[in-house]
Amino acid sequence: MKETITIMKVSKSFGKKMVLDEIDLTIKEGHIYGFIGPSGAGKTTLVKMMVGMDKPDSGTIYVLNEKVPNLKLLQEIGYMAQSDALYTELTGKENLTFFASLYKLSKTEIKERIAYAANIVNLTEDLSKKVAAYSGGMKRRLSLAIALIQNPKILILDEPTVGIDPELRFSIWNELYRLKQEEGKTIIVTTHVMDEAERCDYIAMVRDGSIIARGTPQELKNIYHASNFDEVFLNAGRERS
Ligand SMILES: Nc1ncnc2c1ncn2[C@@H]1O[C@H](COP(=O)(O)OP(=O)(O)OP(=O)(O)O)[C@@H](O)[C@H]1O
Repeated sequence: MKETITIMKVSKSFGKKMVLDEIDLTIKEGHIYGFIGPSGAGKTTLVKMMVGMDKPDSGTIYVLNEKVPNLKLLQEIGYMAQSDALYTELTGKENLTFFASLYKLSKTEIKERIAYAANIVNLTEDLSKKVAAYSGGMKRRLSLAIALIQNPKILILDEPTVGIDPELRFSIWNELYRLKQEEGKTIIVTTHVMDEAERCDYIAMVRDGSIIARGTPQELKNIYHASNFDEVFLNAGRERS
Protein backbone atom coordinates (compact mmCIF):
# COMPACT_ATOMS: atom_id res chain seq x y z
CA MET A 1 0.00 0.00 0.00
CA LYS A 2 1.31 3.44 -0.94
CA GLU A 3 2.03 6.17 1.54
CA THR A 4 -0.28 9.14 1.19
CA ILE A 5 1.19 11.36 3.89
CA THR A 6 4.69 11.34 5.34
CA ILE A 7 5.59 13.57 8.25
CA MET A 8 9.25 13.84 9.14
CA LYS A 9 10.56 15.38 12.34
CA VAL A 10 7.92 18.10 12.44
CA SER A 11 8.13 20.55 15.32
CA LYS A 12 6.14 23.67 16.09
CA SER A 13 6.11 26.17 18.93
CA PHE A 14 3.80 29.04 19.65
CA GLY A 15 5.88 31.50 21.65
CA LYS A 16 7.68 29.45 24.29
CA LYS A 17 5.17 26.62 24.14
CA MET A 18 6.26 23.57 22.16
CA VAL A 19 3.06 22.31 20.55
CA LEU A 20 4.54 19.58 18.33
CA ASP A 21 7.79 17.87 19.20
CA GLU A 22 9.57 16.05 16.34
CA ILE A 23 6.58 14.16 15.02
CA ASP A 24 7.31 11.28 12.62
CA LEU A 25 4.37 9.61 10.97
CA THR A 26 3.24 7.88 7.80
CA ILE A 27 -0.34 7.47 6.69
CA LYS A 28 -1.14 4.81 4.12
CA GLU A 29 -3.47 5.19 1.17
CA GLY A 30 -6.98 3.91 1.76
CA HIS A 31 -6.81 3.98 5.55
CA ILE A 32 -8.91 5.77 8.12
CA TYR A 33 -6.38 7.28 10.48
CA GLY A 34 -7.52 8.79 13.77
CA PHE A 35 -5.81 11.27 16.06
CA ILE A 36 -7.03 11.18 19.62
CA GLY A 37 -5.80 13.06 22.64
CA PRO A 38 -6.88 15.64 25.19
CA SER A 39 -7.73 19.21 24.36
CA GLY A 40 -4.62 21.21 23.53
CA ALA A 41 -2.53 18.11 22.68
CA GLY A 42 -1.67 19.44 19.21
CA LYS A 43 -4.05 17.51 16.95
CA THR A 44 -5.46 20.51 15.10
CA THR A 45 -2.02 22.04 14.66
CA LEU A 46 -0.79 18.79 13.11
CA VAL A 47 -3.69 18.36 10.68
CA LYS A 48 -3.48 22.02 9.64
CA MET A 49 0.11 21.40 8.66
CA MET A 50 -0.91 18.46 6.47
CA VAL A 51 -3.35 20.77 4.68
CA GLY A 52 -0.64 23.44 4.34
CA MET A 53 -2.50 26.00 6.46
CA ASP A 54 0.18 26.16 9.10
CA LYS A 55 3.94 25.85 8.71
CA PRO A 56 6.24 23.70 10.82
CA ASP A 57 9.22 25.43 12.46
CA SER A 58 11.27 22.45 11.36
CA GLY A 59 10.67 19.17 9.59
CA THR A 60 8.96 18.25 6.34
CA ILE A 61 5.58 16.99 5.22
CA TYR A 62 4.86 15.18 1.97
CA VAL A 63 1.33 14.60 0.69
CA LEU A 64 0.93 12.41 -2.41
CA ASN A 65 4.69 12.75 -2.91
CA GLU A 66 4.49 16.56 -3.07
CA LYS A 67 6.13 18.69 -0.45
CA VAL A 68 3.58 20.74 1.51
CA PRO A 69 2.57 23.52 0.94
CA ASN A 70 1.72 23.06 -2.73
CA LEU A 71 -1.23 24.59 -4.59
CA LYS A 72 -1.65 21.39 -6.63
CA LEU A 73 -2.67 19.59 -3.46
CA LEU A 74 -5.73 21.76 -2.82
CA GLN A 75 -7.71 19.76 -5.38
CA GLU A 76 -6.76 16.53 -3.61
CA ILE A 77 -7.46 17.47 0.01
CA GLY A 78 -10.91 18.05 1.46
CA TYR A 79 -10.51 19.81 4.79
CA MET A 80 -13.15 20.27 7.43
CA ALA A 81 -11.91 22.67 10.08
CA GLN A 82 -13.04 22.68 13.68
CA SER A 83 -14.68 26.06 13.36
CA ASP A 84 -17.02 26.52 10.44
CA ALA A 85 -15.86 28.90 7.71
CA LEU A 86 -19.16 29.57 5.97
CA TYR A 87 -20.83 32.53 4.31
CA THR A 88 -23.79 32.98 6.61
CA GLU A 89 -25.62 35.48 4.38
CA LEU A 90 -25.67 32.93 1.55
CA THR A 91 -27.81 29.81 1.35
CA GLY A 92 -26.38 26.34 1.84
CA LYS A 93 -26.53 25.76 -1.89
CA GLU A 94 -24.77 29.04 -2.66
CA ASN A 95 -22.02 28.10 -0.22
CA LEU A 96 -21.56 24.72 -1.89
CA THR A 97 -21.61 26.30 -5.37
CA PHE A 98 -19.01 28.86 -4.32
CA PHE A 99 -16.63 26.24 -2.92
CA ALA A 100 -17.21 23.92 -5.88
CA SER A 101 -16.28 26.76 -8.26
CA LEU A 102 -12.80 26.93 -6.71
CA TYR A 103 -11.99 23.52 -8.20
CA LYS A 104 -11.64 22.04 -11.64
CA LEU A 105 -15.20 20.80 -12.08
CA SER A 106 -17.57 21.08 -15.03
CA LYS A 107 -21.06 22.58 -14.53
CA THR A 108 -22.59 19.11 -14.61
CA GLU A 109 -20.06 17.79 -12.10
CA ILE A 110 -20.78 20.76 -9.80
CA LYS A 111 -24.48 19.93 -9.86
CA GLU A 112 -23.85 16.24 -9.22
CA ARG A 113 -21.36 16.87 -6.43
CA ILE A 114 -23.68 19.33 -4.66
CA ALA A 115 -26.54 16.81 -4.79
CA TYR A 116 -24.27 14.02 -3.53
CA ALA A 117 -22.65 16.02 -0.70
CA ALA A 118 -25.94 17.53 0.51
CA ASN A 119 -27.52 14.09 0.57
CA ILE A 120 -24.67 12.55 2.58
CA VAL A 121 -25.11 15.12 5.35
CA ASN A 122 -28.89 15.16 5.09
CA LEU A 123 -29.17 18.81 4.08
CA THR A 124 -30.94 18.45 0.74
CA GLU A 125 -34.19 19.89 2.10
CA ASP A 126 -32.43 22.87 3.69
CA LEU A 127 -30.21 23.97 0.82
CA SER A 128 -32.27 27.04 -0.04
CA LYS A 129 -32.16 28.40 3.52
CA LYS A 130 -29.64 31.03 4.54
CA VAL A 131 -26.83 29.57 6.61
CA ALA A 132 -27.50 32.24 9.25
CA ALA A 133 -30.70 30.29 10.02
CA TYR A 134 -28.88 26.94 10.35
CA SER A 135 -28.34 25.29 13.74
CA GLY A 136 -24.79 24.53 14.93
CA GLY A 137 -25.11 20.90 13.81
CA MET A 138 -26.39 21.93 10.38
CA LYS A 139 -23.39 24.21 9.95
CA ARG A 140 -21.06 21.32 10.83
CA ARG A 141 -22.85 19.17 8.26
CA LEU A 142 -22.51 21.86 5.60
CA SER A 143 -18.79 22.12 6.42
CA LEU A 144 -18.48 18.37 5.90
CA ALA A 145 -20.33 18.61 2.57
CA ILE A 146 -17.87 21.33 1.50
CA ALA A 147 -14.93 19.07 2.39
CA LEU A 148 -16.40 16.41 0.06
CA ILE A 149 -17.33 18.76 -2.78
CA GLN A 150 -14.36 18.37 -5.16
CA ASN A 151 -14.17 14.60 -4.67
CA PRO A 152 -10.70 14.78 -3.12
CA LYS A 153 -8.40 11.78 -2.65
CA ILE A 154 -7.79 12.75 0.96
CA LEU A 155 -10.27 13.88 3.58
CA ILE A 156 -8.92 15.65 6.65
CA LEU A 157 -11.72 16.10 9.15
CA ASP A 158 -11.14 17.93 12.41
CA GLU A 159 -13.76 16.66 14.87
CA PRO A 160 -16.30 16.06 12.10
CA THR A 161 -19.19 14.79 14.17
CA VAL A 162 -19.27 17.26 17.05
CA GLY A 163 -22.85 18.48 17.42
CA ILE A 164 -24.20 15.83 15.06
CA ASP A 165 -26.87 13.47 16.37
CA PRO A 166 -26.07 9.74 16.74
CA GLU A 167 -28.20 8.62 13.80
CA LEU A 168 -26.56 10.95 11.32
CA ARG A 169 -23.15 10.27 12.87
CA PHE A 170 -23.72 6.60 12.14
CA SER A 171 -24.65 7.26 8.52
CA ILE A 172 -21.69 9.64 8.05
CA TRP A 173 -19.36 6.92 9.32
CA ASN A 174 -20.94 4.43 6.93
CA GLU A 175 -20.20 6.83 4.09
CA LEU A 176 -16.60 7.28 5.28
CA TYR A 177 -16.20 3.47 5.16
CA ARG A 178 -17.70 3.37 1.67
CA LEU A 179 -15.39 6.15 0.47
CA LYS A 180 -12.45 4.23 1.83
CA GLN A 181 -13.47 0.81 0.56
CA GLU A 182 -14.97 1.61 -2.82
CA GLU A 183 -13.04 4.72 -3.75
CA GLY A 184 -9.76 4.13 -1.91
CA LYS A 185 -9.86 7.49 -0.14
CA THR A 186 -7.51 8.23 2.71
CA ILE A 187 -9.37 9.71 5.65
CA ILE A 188 -7.87 11.48 8.64
CA VAL A 189 -10.04 12.37 11.61
CA THR A 190 -9.39 13.97 14.95
CA THR A 191 -11.82 12.98 17.63
CA HIS A 192 -12.66 13.05 21.30
CA VAL A 193 -15.34 10.44 20.81
CA MET A 194 -13.96 7.09 21.86
CA ASP A 195 -16.32 4.92 19.86
CA GLU A 196 -15.19 6.84 16.76
CA ALA A 197 -11.59 6.07 17.63
CA GLU A 198 -12.49 2.37 17.53
CA ARG A 199 -13.79 2.76 13.99
CA CYS A 200 -10.42 3.90 12.66
CA ASP A 201 -7.97 1.47 11.04
CA TYR A 202 -5.09 3.08 12.78
CA ILE A 203 -4.76 5.52 15.65
CA ALA A 204 -2.17 7.91 16.97
CA MET A 205 -2.57 9.09 20.55
CA VAL A 206 -1.31 12.63 20.89
CA ARG A 207 -0.31 14.17 24.19
CA ASP A 208 1.66 17.33 24.87
CA GLY A 209 2.85 17.54 21.29
CA SER A 210 4.10 13.96 21.02
CA ILE A 211 2.63 10.73 19.72
CA ILE A 212 2.70 8.55 22.81
CA ALA A 213 1.27 5.43 21.18
CA ARG A 214 0.12 4.28 17.77
CA GLY A 215 -1.42 1.19 16.31
CA THR A 216 -4.70 -0.44 15.43
CA PRO A 217 -7.49 -0.01 17.99
CA GLN A 218 -6.88 -3.60 19.14
CA GLU A 219 -3.13 -3.05 19.49
CA LEU A 220 -3.73 0.02 21.66
CA LYS A 221 -6.19 -1.88 23.82
CA ASN A 222 -3.51 -4.55 24.34
CA ILE A 223 -0.79 -1.99 25.14
CA TYR A 224 -2.95 -0.31 27.77
CA HIS A 225 -4.63 -3.49 29.08
CA ALA A 226 -7.99 -1.98 28.28
CA SER A 227 -11.25 -3.48 27.11
CA ASN A 228 -12.54 -0.30 25.49
CA PHE A 229 -11.24 3.02 24.27
CA ASP A 230 -12.31 5.08 27.25
CA GLU A 231 -9.97 2.88 29.30
CA VAL A 232 -7.17 3.22 26.73
CA PHE A 233 -7.45 6.98 27.04
CA LEU A 234 -7.58 6.99 30.84
CA ASN A 235 -4.76 4.45 31.25
CA ALA A 236 -2.55 6.33 28.78
CA GLY A 237 -3.13 9.50 30.84
CA ARG A 238 -2.27 7.72 34.13
CA GLU A 239 0.95 6.32 32.72
CA ARG A 240 2.06 9.81 31.71
CA SER A 241 1.30 11.51 35.02
N1 LIG B 1 -2.21 30.26 16.54
C1 LIG B 1 -1.88 29.91 17.79
N2 LIG B 1 -1.23 30.76 18.60
C2 LIG B 1 -0.86 30.40 19.85
N3 LIG B 1 -1.10 29.18 20.39
C3 LIG B 1 -1.74 28.29 19.63
C4 LIG B 1 -2.18 28.60 18.29
N4 LIG B 1 -2.78 27.50 17.79
C5 LIG B 1 -2.75 26.56 18.76
N5 LIG B 1 -2.13 27.04 19.86
C6 LIG B 1 -1.87 26.27 21.09
O1 LIG B 1 -1.29 25.05 20.72
C7 LIG B 1 -1.73 23.99 21.57
C8 LIG B 1 -2.30 22.87 20.72
O2 LIG B 1 -3.51 23.31 20.12
P1 LIG B 1 -4.35 22.40 19.13
O3 LIG B 1 -5.52 23.22 18.69
O4 LIG B 1 -3.46 21.86 18.09
O5 LIG B 1 -4.82 21.24 20.11
P2 LIG B 1 -5.91 20.10 19.89
O6 LIG B 1 -5.26 18.84 20.30
O7 LIG B 1 -6.45 20.18 18.51
O8 LIG B 1 -7.03 20.50 20.94
P3 LIG B 1 -8.64 20.36 20.82
O9 LIG B 1 -8.93 18.91 20.97
O10 LIG B 1 -9.14 21.17 21.98
O11 LIG B 1 -9.03 20.92 19.51
C9 LIG B 1 -2.73 24.62 22.54
O12 LIG B 1 -2.03 24.89 23.74
C10 LIG B 1 -3.13 25.90 21.85
O13 LIG B 1 -3.49 26.87 22.79
